[in-house]
Amino acid sequence: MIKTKGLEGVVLTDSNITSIVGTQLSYVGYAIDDLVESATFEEVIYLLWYKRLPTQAELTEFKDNLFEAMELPEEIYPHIDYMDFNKIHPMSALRSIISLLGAYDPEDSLTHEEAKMEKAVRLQARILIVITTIARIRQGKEVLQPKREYSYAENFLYLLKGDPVDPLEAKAFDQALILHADHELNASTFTARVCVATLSDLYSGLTAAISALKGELHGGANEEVIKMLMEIGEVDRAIPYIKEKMANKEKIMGMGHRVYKEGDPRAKFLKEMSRQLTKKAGQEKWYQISEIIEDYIKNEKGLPANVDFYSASTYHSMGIDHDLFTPIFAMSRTSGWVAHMLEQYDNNRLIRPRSNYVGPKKLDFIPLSER
Ligand SMILES: CC(=O)SCCNC(=O)CCNC(=O)[C@H](O)C(C)(C)COP(=O)(O)OP(=O)(O)OC[C@H]1O[C@@H](n2cnc3c(N)ncnc32)[C@H](O)[C@@H]1OP(=O)(O)O
Ligand SMILES: O=C([O-])CC(=O)C(=O)O
Repeated sequence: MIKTKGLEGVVLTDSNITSIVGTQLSYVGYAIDDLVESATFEEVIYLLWYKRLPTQAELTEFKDNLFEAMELPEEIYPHIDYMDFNKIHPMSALRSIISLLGAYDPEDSLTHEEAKMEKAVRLQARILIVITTIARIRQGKEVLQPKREYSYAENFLYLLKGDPVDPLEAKAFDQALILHADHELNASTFTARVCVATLSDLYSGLTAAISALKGELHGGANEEVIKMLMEIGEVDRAIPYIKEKMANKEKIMGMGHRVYKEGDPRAKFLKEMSRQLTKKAGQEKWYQISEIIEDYIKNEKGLPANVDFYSASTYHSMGIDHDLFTPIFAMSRTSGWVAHMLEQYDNNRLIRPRSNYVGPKKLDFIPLSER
């Protein structure tokens, strides 16, 4: 038996979705740099699902379908009313509501291609509504209705914060969604694929994926990064703080990566966004503290900043609540999770590795009364 801790270096499957070669990341053959510069998140979702870029007419129809699906079924509201969003972390609420939404969406989609794609659109549209609804309800604010003329990114910012939607923020947010859209067989995507490889449904796969993303070694790291920045507070405290963490053998969140040892190609874009948006908000210190940490950890440990590092100060400078950072990651990654689940269905085999038993053997059974 081949054994590798954390499945490091193990190749599970062929895939037509995302390629990582060194520090080169591409979706369906298109370099991430080009997509960030020139595409929109909606085009990227289409690319990941249909394996080609849409024509203008296809994109218009796709955006329309997404917009039409930006609502929750009536049955979900009693559940939402029951939840106290001031006490539940939004990532837990999101996981539970996505699971509930699955209970109210017909289970016929596995065999019908069109029904499967409609369900995929509903997932991508509804997750945006779920996150913004949670955010508005707990702020005691009116839940707003999405606007047809807005992009996915604009609708998210609008439903979260109301009008006007700032164009620089909307552009940066759209780019952040593109950067987080897919990443090959990361832990949550692997989880989604394991789930649907049993022929379970898309909502179950998404619920499983959200559960895996939530952990701080994965998507949950972005919230931990902003907590760290807030704890540091001032530029001159950054180095002593990090030195103490390292002396205590604590990990520095947002640094390091299982695959990228030379640098995460997404980080440079998020770094630039952070620089621009923190400046615009008059909050440059969060960028400055981040840069000091990045340089220090790179020099001391040789570890690069990952995608979660600069997204933290970027979202903070947009005035987004810190505990929404990981749900936003989930919203973007839904596009990739769905692509992977569809690919898994198309060429499925149950995923079932082995474990190497190392516990005690051949014990004599002791009856309960004698223990
Ligand atoms: C979207 C994403 O999921 S990106 C990743 C988000 N997660 C984080 O930012 C959490 C912080 N980073 C980490 O925990 C890790 O770098 C991971 C989980 C991302 C990758 O982990 P792995 O590939 O399993 O590396 P592993 O945890 O084995 O670390 C290897 C060595 O580097 C050290 N190391 C790795 N990351 C860090 C870090 N962030 N801070 C300090 N030390 C680190 C480990 O302590 C270990 O050192 P050792 O060999 O002396 O024991
Ligand atoms: O690929 C990984 O292991 C984690 C990651 O960066 C992501 O999911 O975006």
